[in-house]
Amino acid sequence: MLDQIIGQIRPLDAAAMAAARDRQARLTKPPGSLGVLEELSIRLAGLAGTCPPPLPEPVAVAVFAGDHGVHARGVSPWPQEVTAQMVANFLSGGAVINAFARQLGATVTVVDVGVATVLDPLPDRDEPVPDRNEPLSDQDEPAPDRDGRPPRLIIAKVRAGTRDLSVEPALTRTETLAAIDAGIATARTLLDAGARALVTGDMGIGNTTPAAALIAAFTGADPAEVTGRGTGIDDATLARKTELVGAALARHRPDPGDPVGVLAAVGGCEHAALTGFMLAAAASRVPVILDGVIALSAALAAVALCPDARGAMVAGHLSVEPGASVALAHLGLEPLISLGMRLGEGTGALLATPIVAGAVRVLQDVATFDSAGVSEK
Ligand SMILES: Cc1cc2ncn([C@H]3O[C@H](COP(=O)(O)O)[C@@H](O)[C@H]3O)c2cc1C
Ligand SMILES: O=C(O)c1cccnc1
Repeated sequence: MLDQIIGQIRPLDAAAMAAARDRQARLTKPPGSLGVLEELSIRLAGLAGTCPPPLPEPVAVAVFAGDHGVHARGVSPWPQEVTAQMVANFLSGGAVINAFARQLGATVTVVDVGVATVLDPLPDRDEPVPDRNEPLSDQDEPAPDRDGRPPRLIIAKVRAGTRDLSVEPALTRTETLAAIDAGIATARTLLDAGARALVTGDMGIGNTTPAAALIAAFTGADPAEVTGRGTGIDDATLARKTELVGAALARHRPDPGDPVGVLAAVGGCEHAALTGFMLAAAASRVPVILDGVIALSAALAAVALCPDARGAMVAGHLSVEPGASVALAHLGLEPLISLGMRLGEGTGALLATPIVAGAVRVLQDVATFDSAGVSEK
């Protein structure tokens, strides 16, 4: 699916962007007074190919879950089984991303692309579990989310956790392409069900280590610049993690000109799936709101595969994980919010979605000086 989706990605529409820029200048506000929202609205018009662009709603979050062989090296204080336990928590509606989804009327879809254990989809419910790969519209469980549908699980497991990237490639090329395909298929499922904004989420104990390695590989940054404390590690663990990232890069010598090879060598199933998810959003000309350091590492791969994919990307927030700012600078994206968050799951990106909608509302709703009879300076 990868080549096909890349073939569908087009540059932003220059005429729609010019119309949006012109309209921004005529709206009843001092020019430039909406700061980064103005450029964002112009880019969203270019993505949609029309001015004003459609509202980025409904919003769908996809949380890609996977485990990591490098976890055995002690890069995270949390046991690996927390990945599967958090998947169960997402499905029961009890995680932070569920709380935010309830607040914002978004749907949550969890995709098992690489969890180490076999998942029990709904451990707390008695009724038989329906086929959870059905389209969203065919759900029949009680709806725990405010306006949306209940969380749902897609099983697209590529392998039960990656190999230890510090000693061997995390994934084969075939596995990497399968994970990318799972991300593309997830995006298509959500778009077919009506989503008009996609939010990237991740869950995978240890996944900030491959994220750091990917960011170093794609940006050329030093491992010490991009390796961070993840869920909260002490100085000794951070030193070991940084050394492992450096050792992995020295061993595999990933070539940024071969993004699939980079994802295979030092990435993870959820990172590769997120890359596919972003490319599919770009191909469908729907904005994809990027979360923290895991999403940004995947975004670097997506842009390396297809530079025009950047046009669909909106940086939701600035994670405190150091690799996030390095990746954002490389991508040339400005984060919409900065709240000191470092959770993942899609939480920072989801919180930014009303801002993206606000940027579109300005082009849709605000009167011009002419139409409102307001004097210009
Ligand atoms: C309870 C819990 C919930 C989470 N939700 C997201 N993450 C985040 O933390 C993990 C990455 O950090 P590291 O590389 O340090 O392990 C990922 O699972 C990420 O999604 C969580 C982590 C935990 C422990
Ligand atoms: O930046 C993130 O999304 C992040 C940071 C730490 C742990 N998990 C995720």
